[in-house]
Amino acid sequence: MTTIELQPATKGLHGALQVPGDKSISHRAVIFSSLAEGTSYVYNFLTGEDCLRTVEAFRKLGVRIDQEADKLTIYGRGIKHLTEPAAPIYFGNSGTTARLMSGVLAGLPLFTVAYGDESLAKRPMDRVVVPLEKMGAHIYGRTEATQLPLAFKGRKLSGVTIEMNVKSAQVKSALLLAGMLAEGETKVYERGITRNHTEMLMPQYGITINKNENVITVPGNQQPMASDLHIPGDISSAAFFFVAGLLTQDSELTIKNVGLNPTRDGIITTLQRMGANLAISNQTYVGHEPVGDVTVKSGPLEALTVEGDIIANLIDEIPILALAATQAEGTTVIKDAKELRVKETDRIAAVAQNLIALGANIESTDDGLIIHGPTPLTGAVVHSYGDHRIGMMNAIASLITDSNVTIEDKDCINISYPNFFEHLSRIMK
Ligand SMILES: O=C(O)C1=C[C@@H](OP(=O)(O)O)[C@@H](O)[C@H](O)C1
Ligand SMILES: C=C(OP(=O)(O)O)C(=O)O
Repeated sequence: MTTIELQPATKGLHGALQVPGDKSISHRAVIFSSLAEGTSYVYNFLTGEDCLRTVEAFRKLGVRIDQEADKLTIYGRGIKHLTEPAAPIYFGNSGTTARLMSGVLAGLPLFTVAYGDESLAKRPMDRVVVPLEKMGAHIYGRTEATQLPLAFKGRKLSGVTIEMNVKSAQVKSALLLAGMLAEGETKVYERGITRNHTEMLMPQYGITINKNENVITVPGNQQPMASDLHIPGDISSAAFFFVAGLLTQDSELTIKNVGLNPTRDGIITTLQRMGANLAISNQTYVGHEPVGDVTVKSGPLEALTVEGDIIANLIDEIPILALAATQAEGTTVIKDAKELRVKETDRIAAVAQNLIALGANIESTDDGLIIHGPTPLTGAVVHSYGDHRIGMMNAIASLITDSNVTIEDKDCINISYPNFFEHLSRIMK
């Protein structure tokens, strides 16, 4: 296990950073380009381990994908030319790969077996398997098909109407992908707003889709067409540096080219509600996605309650938001976030354990966290639990501790942010 010892910041953080490409959009770019007919170029692709799993999955299905730094060239030959892999496909740690690929594999006339690492093998897969079975999918697990490994006896599925019973962009996307490949029309009723990158990308790849409030309709038997795509910077990665700049005294940091999709920007509105000195400039579009530069300056924060619909909008940012709350005046309450219990690790428990080790006053609840602040943080040995977002939360905490923080299992950060430590040291100079 790889360990890193980090020193507290001795002065303010300064400069500008460009965080890597958005993880959710990178996965989807590979999926649509690989299913497409024609050659697609993908720019600013996130070369984190999770997205490379999706690339590997399609290579196993016979698609040629060339990678040069963060540019992908994907030689799509169309759905009919995908071939059956000889060996099982490894999804690593990536929930997005597992859920979205399930929608694809269930609907292709191929037999495939998929498995994941120790963490992914514990995450719920019934949330995609059950609705896919309603479409006629044949998916098999060890007992019931609730977790990986899973075997897909792919076949032509039938479009159906599905009311989602979980607020999840991964499940929604799996059903839209399956629907696009199926016979007839698929209608998906969403229970709440989740990230909409799949719906935004489908028309770009020539796929017909209709969205009316919370109902998405996709006609079946559609063949995507190649498209070139530029991917915005990942707001979920940028969030670590927003909080770094806000908490470290005398700092001013600009994170450039940050994706500002309104289904993803809850961390910005929440930090602003906490009184953060956070400003957006240079707003424009990268493809159809809104982007901008985000400048943060250190300053006091106030506690607040975060609950309800906004939770899905900042679900991956809750660990770093919890760290921010340790420095806010008053009691911050995070509720309705039970979903965090089934991420890469139980993130409610992992956040509480690590921040308590660092001296924070924080309690976990069934569906969230209660954080009393501000509390000075102290150096300690902390653990990522193999979870990239927990690892990065610990690293940002080390900026404001009174002595060094040792992070066990730092390598998991490569899952979503391979040059994280390089960026961290750059702004500390
Ligand atoms: O669709 C996506 O790309 C994602 C959706 C979210 O998961 P859920 O759909 O499980 O909420 C998020 O936590 C994950 O990091 C990426
Ligand atoms: C939950 C995450 O990803 P995934 O579900 O794809 O493993 C994440 O990136 O925080």
